[in-house]
Amino acid sequence: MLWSWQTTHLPVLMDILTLYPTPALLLGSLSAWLVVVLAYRLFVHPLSRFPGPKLAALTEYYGGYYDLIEDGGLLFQIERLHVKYGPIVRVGPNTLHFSDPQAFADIYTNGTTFAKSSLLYDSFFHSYESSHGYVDLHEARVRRGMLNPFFSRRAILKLRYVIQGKIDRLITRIKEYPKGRPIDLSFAFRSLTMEIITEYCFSASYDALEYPDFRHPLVVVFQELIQNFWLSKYFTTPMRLFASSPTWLLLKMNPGMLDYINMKQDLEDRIDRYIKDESALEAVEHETIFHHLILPRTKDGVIDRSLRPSRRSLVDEAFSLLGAGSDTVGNTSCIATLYALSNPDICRKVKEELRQAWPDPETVPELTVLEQLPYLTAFIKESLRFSHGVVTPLPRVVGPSDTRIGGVLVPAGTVVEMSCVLIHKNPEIFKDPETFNPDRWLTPESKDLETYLVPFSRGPRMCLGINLAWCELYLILGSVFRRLDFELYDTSIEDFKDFKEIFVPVWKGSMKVTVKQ
Ligand code: HEM
Repeated sequence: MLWSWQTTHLPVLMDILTLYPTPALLLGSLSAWLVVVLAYRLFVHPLSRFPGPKLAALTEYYGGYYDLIEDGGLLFQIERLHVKYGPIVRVGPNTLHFSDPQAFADIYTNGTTFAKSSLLYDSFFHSYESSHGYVDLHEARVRRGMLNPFFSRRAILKLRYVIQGKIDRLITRIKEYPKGRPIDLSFAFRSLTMEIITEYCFSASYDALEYPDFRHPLVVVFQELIQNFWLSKYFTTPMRLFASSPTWLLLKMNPGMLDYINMKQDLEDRIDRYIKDESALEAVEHETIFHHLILPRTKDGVIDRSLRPSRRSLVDEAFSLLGAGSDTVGNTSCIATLYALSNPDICRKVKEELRQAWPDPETVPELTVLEQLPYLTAFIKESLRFSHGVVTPLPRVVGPSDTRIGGVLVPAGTVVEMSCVLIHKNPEIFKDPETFNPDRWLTPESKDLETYLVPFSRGPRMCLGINLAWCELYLILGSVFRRLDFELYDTSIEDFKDFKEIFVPVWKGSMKVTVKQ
């Protein structure tokens, strides 16, 4: 067989090489290199002993197929692979995905020295130099050190009036709605959370709550931009170039980008103003991230301008916070409202507890009072379990030395990951995981369950805004359920059974309600 190939094809190949030496040589070397790389990945690579589909071992584009062609379907394929191959699956040439809860702790919890992997985080080119974008642990730690005081409980208690002000505006707008007219809460809550972040972090408002039907172009465009996430992961450079196209071209392709471009310009102008004239910060209505980043302090509280991030990094940070803080809280608020309205018993318990603790709904709610309410707290926890936070497995690079993960020694340099969905929907941890049941958080054993509630991830790269997120959820859900009476409109739980995995869950349905007569 080999002989016949040599006699028939080899002379032809030699002719080609003689006639077109350079392209043919190039092609030949490229093919040889490719064969060597693929053979290495399959038979010699340190992960070759781990189970998984051969195609995944050969190329990253195995995942690319499910992310791009199956439209955010990789996570569901990974779930199927775990059923077939067990708790550890090789899902990429250098990537292992785990399903054992112990592995989650090993990968993410405190003490880990694992960096974020650029395989995923290069996709966030709008916020490379930010708390979320830094892959390097040290850079991230320095940035978190600067921002931590601004997201501490003390800071949030000081600025909670800013959050409540936006919630009050949402409620007023909803009360003005003509009776019987449906309200799309998927947009209303996202407009609210975007306004909260821009006001809280930058003391800026882009009037997201003022638009008809809450479809502010900024909120709409952010929803559209999320859809490009996988293109950004697999075609990072072209997408980056595309994103830096001239404004007129961006606007020609999507006129909705206008508000996004204006918002970016506004944030850049603010940053330039503060850099040029620090005293401009004194005129800002309340403390913002810029107070902490333009005038950074050492551990002893002394201002040290040498620690100030670059202009680019300041802009990146603003976009990182906007991206991290808006959709997540909006999504959890939607899921909470959907399940409460679908289950009269849950809705009644939430409302009754609120009524007793907060008799006059026209007064300002006390965060500390809401935080003490057991049922509301359990309701929020269950909503976080159902909305997941970030569903895409968050990749980390093992190092500096080989490390035991889920009981198995994994070589340094390997990318390891585990989606929180595999914990939140694990029937061995959460009985009847598909049932929305706040009561599971009210039993004597529920303290142990807390370990497995991981929507904010864990460890040194866990959510920086966790205190703000909890505060928002208490105030939003408390206010909505105390002051408004909704019923579902043309929406059911079925519409929220499936999501596309696009870093965050993007549900197939939208969440509509009407205000009860
Ligand atoms: C329900 C609400 C929220 C959920 C479920 C959530 C979840 C998460 C998760 C899972 C991560 C880790 C992402 C990763 O490793 O790539 C994260 C990181 C982060 N979150 Fe949140 N988040 C929420 C709200 C917020 C809010 C309100 C803010 C404030 C602006 C915020 C700011 C951040 C930042 C800055 C990071 C990056 C931290 C780092 O990499 O060191 N998040 N969040």
